[in-house]
Amino acid sequence: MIEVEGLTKRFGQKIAVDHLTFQVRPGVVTGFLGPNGAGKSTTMRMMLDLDNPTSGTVRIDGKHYRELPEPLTHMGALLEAKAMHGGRSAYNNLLCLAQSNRIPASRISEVLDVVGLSSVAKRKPKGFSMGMGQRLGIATALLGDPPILMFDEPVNGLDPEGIHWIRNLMKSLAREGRTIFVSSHLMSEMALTADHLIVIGRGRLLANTSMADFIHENSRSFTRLRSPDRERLKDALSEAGHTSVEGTDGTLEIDGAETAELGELAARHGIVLHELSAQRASLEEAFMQMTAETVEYHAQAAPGWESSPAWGTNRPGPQGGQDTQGSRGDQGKGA
Ligand SMILES: Nc1ncnc2c1ncn2[C@@H]1O[C@H](COP(=O)(O)OP(=O)(O)OP(=O)(O)O)[C@@H](O)[C@H]1O
Repeated sequence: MIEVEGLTKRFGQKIAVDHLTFQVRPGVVTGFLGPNGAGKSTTMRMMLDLDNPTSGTVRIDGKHYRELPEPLTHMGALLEAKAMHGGRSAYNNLLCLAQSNRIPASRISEVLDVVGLSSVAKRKPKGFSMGMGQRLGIATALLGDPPILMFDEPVNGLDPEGIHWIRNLMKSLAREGRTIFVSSHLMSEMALTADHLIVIGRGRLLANTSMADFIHENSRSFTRLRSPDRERLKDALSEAGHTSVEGTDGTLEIDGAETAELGELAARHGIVLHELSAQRASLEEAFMQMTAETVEYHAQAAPGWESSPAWGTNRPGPQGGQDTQGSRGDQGKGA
């Protein structure tokens, strides 16, 4: 378990991390989200004792990182900035770390196998592609077979197969009872991977909740109905006490009703439906809704472009209805 208590970091006048308190528990993947500059990397660096907190503490299974005798066997980490020796082979990079952490050398070929780099073990990382470098970083994190793993933007530079692989790796590591803490800006990926979320904005804690509750509490879900007999459908809905809102393309949107109930209502009135679909908002929409006020760096919309409907309106955008964040039920947790 990782326990963060009152964690604060100032850089001069700038408060990068502001009295953060939360725990990262074993057995689940915990996602760490926040807009650019929210303080995620600084928090992760403090967890690894790479930055000193201005105040507050981080405990790794009850200890400060620097008190851990062989740290790689307690907590493995992939940080954005890689600390590999470019002139040494991948194998030798891992060997140095293994030796300083009393990890048997036999573990090196195991982790190179896991990340798919066995065939390039003798090559130097300076010639590696971004994805290969990322895989080597993941091998480093796994080297000590640690119960706690932290990944900062792990899918950076990975191709779709690599993204799928790291997603499943993190889930299976969590299923083994390990503590998995992962940051990513890719909301669709996070939605498929994380069970729990810690969300920060301007260094402060905004949410510490399950993925399902986060989406539910920060977005709108509704049912979309499309019918060639729209006016009659509207009347039937209104008679039954449902308020319909005009959607795009002549659809009707109804909040707060079960999809099945609305389908049965239409059937009772003999009204043909061309669409009856539950519209669930995506994690991305929920995230943008929650963090809108804490975003520091806004891009200007290009002329002629409309900003995303999620900004400020709290309703799913064109893709939201298709559950682009990946309905966790549909995609299958064990995928
Ligand atoms: N060494 C430093 N000196 C001064 N300011 C810093 C330093 N490191 C981070 N900051 C500032 O602290 C704030 C938090 O930065 P941090 O990199 O932790 O955010 P982040 O959430 O990881 O951002 P991103 O999503 O863009 O990676 C930012 O305003 C950043 O400019």
